[in-house]
Amino acid sequence: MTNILIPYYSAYGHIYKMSLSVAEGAKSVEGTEVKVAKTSEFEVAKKYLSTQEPYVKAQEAQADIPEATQEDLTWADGIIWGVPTRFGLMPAQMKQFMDASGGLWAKGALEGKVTSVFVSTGSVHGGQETTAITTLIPLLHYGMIYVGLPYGENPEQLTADGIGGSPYAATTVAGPDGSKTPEERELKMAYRLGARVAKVAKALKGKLNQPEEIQGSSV
Ligand SMILES: Cc1cc2nc3c(=O)[nH]c(=O)nc-3n(C[C@H](O)[C@H](O)[C@H](O)COP(=O)(O)O)c2cc1C
Repeated sequence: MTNILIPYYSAYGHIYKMSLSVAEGAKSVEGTEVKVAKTSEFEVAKKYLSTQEPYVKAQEAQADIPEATQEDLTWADGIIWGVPTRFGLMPAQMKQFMDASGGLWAKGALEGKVTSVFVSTGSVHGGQETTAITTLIPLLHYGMIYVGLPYGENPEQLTADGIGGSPYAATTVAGPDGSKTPEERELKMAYRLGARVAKVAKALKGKLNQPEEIQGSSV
């Protein structure tokens, strides 16, 4: 089996919806097992966001999704991170999850695993590319192998419409008030990203130089 992990954070549900298409795409590759898992929420965020109806509804919809663990990172052969933009970067909830993986990083436990990112922004120019590219930096520190979203497979990108889609990551535009939901073209690209990462992870599994003692070890 090839194991694909999709860890994500989603305050208002856009990245959650994208994660389901990424998961479907990964599952379309034979012999793939997929786990979708959310990062834990900050108490301070709960305190201030739980007065907002869209946040409360989106969290209810994700109630059954398990929280991502460090053991999940070890389990995975491929990891596709779901990151809504916060000031042009990944949210602190995701960064905290990554920062907790120092022990795995020090052992090289993520080296050689395949990876990619999917992104949501409020506006078209609010950080679609910067969020993907800055998220790439810790992924390179991990030693992961980044898979992009090529134009050839994703002709939907070649548009001047205000939708997501870039060679760096599958993306969606939520709208400045968050009222847009991921549309068909964005979901198609998310699906193809999931399939592409799963195919590369399957092709590379067992072929890279990952120390045996790391495989399957806990944090
Ligand atoms: C604190 C904060 C900062 C944000 N910063 C940006 C930003 O820099 N650019 C942008 O386009 N949208 C920004 N947004 C909008 C979010 O990216 C948008 O709500 C998110 O993509 C929706 O995804 P979700 O429903 O999965 O949470 C910000 C939202 C919040 C709450």
